[in-house]
Amino acid sequence: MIHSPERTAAVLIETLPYMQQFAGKTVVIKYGGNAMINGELKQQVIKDIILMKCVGMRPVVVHGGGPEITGFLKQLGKQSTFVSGLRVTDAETVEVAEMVLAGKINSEIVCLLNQQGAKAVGLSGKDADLVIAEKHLAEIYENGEVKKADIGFVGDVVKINAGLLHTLLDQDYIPVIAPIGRGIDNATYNINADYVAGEIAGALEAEKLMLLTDVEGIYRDYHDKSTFISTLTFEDAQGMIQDGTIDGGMIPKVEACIRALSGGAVKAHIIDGRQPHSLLLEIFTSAGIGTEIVKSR
Ligand SMILES: Nc1ncnc2c1ncn2[C@@H]1O[C@H](COP(=O)(O)OP(=O)(O)O)[C@@H](O)[C@H]1O
Ligand SMILES: CC(=O)N[C@@H](CCC(=O)OP(=O)(O)O)C(=O)O
Repeated sequence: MIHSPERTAAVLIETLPYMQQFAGKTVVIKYGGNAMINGELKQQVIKDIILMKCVGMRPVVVHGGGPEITGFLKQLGKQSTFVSGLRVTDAETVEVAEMVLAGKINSEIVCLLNQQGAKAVGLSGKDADLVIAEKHLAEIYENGEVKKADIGFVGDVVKINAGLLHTLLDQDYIPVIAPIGRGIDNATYNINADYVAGEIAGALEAEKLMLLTDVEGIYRDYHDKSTFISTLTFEDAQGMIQDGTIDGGMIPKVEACIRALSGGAVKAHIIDGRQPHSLLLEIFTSAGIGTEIVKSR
């Protein structure tokens, strides 16, 4: 796209207040979904992160990789099962998850960022005890009642080593984090990447948590796109999880936003990773995009 010089200057000036507002601020990005699979979108997300860094922001990247784990498990003849958006994870599955997330995807993202001139550092939650975990018991809502279920080596975050991330950010590195944690029982835990991003955003008191996904945001009725919600309170979100309006992979996202804000993050957004440069649009425009989760109205 070629603009006149005047238009180019006007666009740059429009972004000035946002650059001033966000300079020096920490932004946690959960990178996953289509934006990680589609080559063109991938390059755009990488460029957006580099741009954020270049204008003085402190980006932290937490990545997913659910579809790739499912693909590897399939090659091994294993079907994947999810409960409330979380993968049922037996001993073999947690090994595959660690291999795919920490071994493959993490180094790919680090490499793409570094090719574009960043200083990205790949970490799993095991590095310097970045993410300490404990066994998660899944919550299943049935007829207004909550039931707990053991789904294997699935972790909840107990503690984040925020000091390590501050050290890296202070030295201009971009931390890129795979959602694998060391358990307090020393087992390896597979943790949903949204939860890791939410806890990290809270621990760092980030200015923003941005969760990229494959939908525009949250709908009151998922089958009716006119029911899109641009702002959702904790209370409404919890009600919508309990009555099943928010389901599957959207549950960890909403809960991650709630944890981030409860922990000290300033803002939390679920945004459409299919939209080119969605990260920049969220940060550098007044309207923003996607669904923002807020404590109260
Ligand atoms: N109320 C809702 N609004 C929007 N999406 C919803 C809702 N309830 C469930 N979903 C589902 O959640 C999905 C997002 O979760 P997921 O596929 O795990 O995301 P990702 O792979 O991007 O991490 C959507 O594609 C949609 O199918
Ligand atoms: C416990 C659990 O569900 N862990 C996730 C970790 C990866 C992830 O979160 O990837 P996405 O963000 O692409 O879904 C999984 O095994 O798929």
